[in-house]
Amino acid sequence: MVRLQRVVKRYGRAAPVLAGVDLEVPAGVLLQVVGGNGAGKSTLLQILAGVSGVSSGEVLGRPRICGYVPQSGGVHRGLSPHSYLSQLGRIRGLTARAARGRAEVLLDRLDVGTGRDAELATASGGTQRKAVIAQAFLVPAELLVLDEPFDGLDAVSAAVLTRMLLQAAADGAAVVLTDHRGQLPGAVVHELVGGRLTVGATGMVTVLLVHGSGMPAAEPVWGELPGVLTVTVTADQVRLLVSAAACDEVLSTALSRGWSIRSVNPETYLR
Ligand SMILES: Nc1ncnc2c1ncn2[C@@H]1O[C@H](COP(=O)(O)OP(=O)(O)OP(=O)(O)O)[C@@H](O)[C@H]1O
Repeated sequence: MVRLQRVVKRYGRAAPVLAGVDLEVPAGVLLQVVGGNGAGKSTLLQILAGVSGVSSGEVLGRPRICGYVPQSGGVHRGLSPHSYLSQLGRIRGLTARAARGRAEVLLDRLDVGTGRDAELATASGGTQRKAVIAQAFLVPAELLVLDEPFDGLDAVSAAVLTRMLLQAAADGAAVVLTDHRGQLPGAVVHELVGGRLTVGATGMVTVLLVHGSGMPAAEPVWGELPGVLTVTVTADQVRLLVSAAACDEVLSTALSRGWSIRSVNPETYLR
């Protein structure tokens, strides 16, 4: 688990961009940081990834292997996607053969076809972006930090990347990302406001519903209710992960169908 304690970051004499951030990102969690332009999201991610230092406070538990996708740049323009990934794979400790193989797998997965042997300088923006994304997945990382990774990706590649992120979290990685398109399915959302992290209106809550005194009148298709992200049904109870903004509506639907509310808990990894 990577942890930030009272992290302050200031650039020069300006007011701090991060003004005392406390955050825990446990293994297996997909955490999305949101906030307006200039709120400090990239700064926070750079600190988590270890490419920027703190002005004060502490970063604890950063694992040895961290995959990082910066908001922009990051490619060696003189290399092809394949040689760029093969060389970074070697730096990550893979044998030459394993690095080449891993590069092939990632380029296939992200659908980098004919351009994989041409210089990145001449590649499309989307292909350059895919190369930078792929390098973060060369070896299994305990921490993945991705700053607007979906920028420049077509819809199909964006769906592939979403699956890769969910799989990485399911495999036990702590995943932190920004995505200005909106909330990523399954992500826990925290908002940077005034240099501090809050669980905003975009946060998630877990709702536990049980059968009321009689049998519920009807079982809605829970997954189709607006704002419901995950549904777990057991013998006589239902657990829903719901966006906070949609929580009232989901609860009112459940009550009107004869369900009883056992608990409603914010999903938060803030301290
Ligand atoms: N290297 C730097 N030197 C000086 N100021 C910086 C530096 N990096 C960021 N800043 C300033 O810190 C503030 C936060 O920037 P940051 O890029 O972290 O925000 P952001 O939330 O990622 O913004 P955006 O959504 O526009 O990408 C901005 O005012 C920015 O100008």
